[in-house]
Amino acid sequence: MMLTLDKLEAGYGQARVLFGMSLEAKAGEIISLIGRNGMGKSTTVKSIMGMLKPTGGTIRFADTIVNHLPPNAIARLGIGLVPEGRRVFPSLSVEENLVATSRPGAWTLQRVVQLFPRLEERKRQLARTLSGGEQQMLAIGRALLTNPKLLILDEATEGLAPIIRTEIWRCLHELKNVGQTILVIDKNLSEMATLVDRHNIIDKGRVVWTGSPDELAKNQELSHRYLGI
Ligand SMILES: Nc1ncnc2c1ncn2[C@@H]1O[C@H](COP(=O)(O)OP(=O)(O)OP(=O)(O)O)[C@@H](O)[C@H]1O
Repeated sequence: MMLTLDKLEAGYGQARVLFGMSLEAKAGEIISLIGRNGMGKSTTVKSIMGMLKPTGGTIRFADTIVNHLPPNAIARLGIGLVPEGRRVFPSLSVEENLVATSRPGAWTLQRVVQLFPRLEERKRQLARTLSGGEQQMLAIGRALLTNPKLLILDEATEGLAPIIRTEIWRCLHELKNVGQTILVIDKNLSEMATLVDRHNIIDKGRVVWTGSPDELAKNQELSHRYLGI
């Protein structure tokens, strides 16, 4: 297993958010984390990345328990995050953003700009002058250039123009074809239907259902109860 969360407990001060959150991702698999607002998706991501220390349970990445490692050590083990709200370095150029955290591997600057030709055209531009969608592509490109074993996308298509969203979904399909392991958090079930191998529904801080997009599509009661659709 590449990533295993086992009965994870986490929260903010007195406010507990995760209550026995368990989740698994095999190498090469694309899994989702879906659920209503405030159920603990971003809190799960923050815990995996070491930005929030769990109060119970374990997070295992490959053979290492990472619960108590700092964020930079977790990133170095091979987890790349595209955070909510596309945080790029505003006063660095596109190219500087891409190489700032890069590590050697299959993903090179050349391959990333092939994936997102817009970034090639804007290589010397400061990141703060990019549109929101372009900044999102930059955030994905930067995460890929760390050559992560596991890529995590937290609401990567949220608030973007339709044409940019389409481009990002196309990119994720290309990543699927090359066997990238991905944990994707998104609200767009129809786009995810052809992308993810397994959905995980989170409710009140724990996974209450896991299954394929087909199984989810057949189970309206489940969507109604946990996703409000
Ligand atoms: N820094 C924080 N301090 C205190 N409470 C927080 C903090 N961040 C999140 N929370 C609370 O934790 C709960 C879970 O939030 P989380 O961001 O994990 O939800 P989510 O499932 O990602 O939802 P969304 O889709 O709205 O981002 C919410 O009740 C939220 O208000």
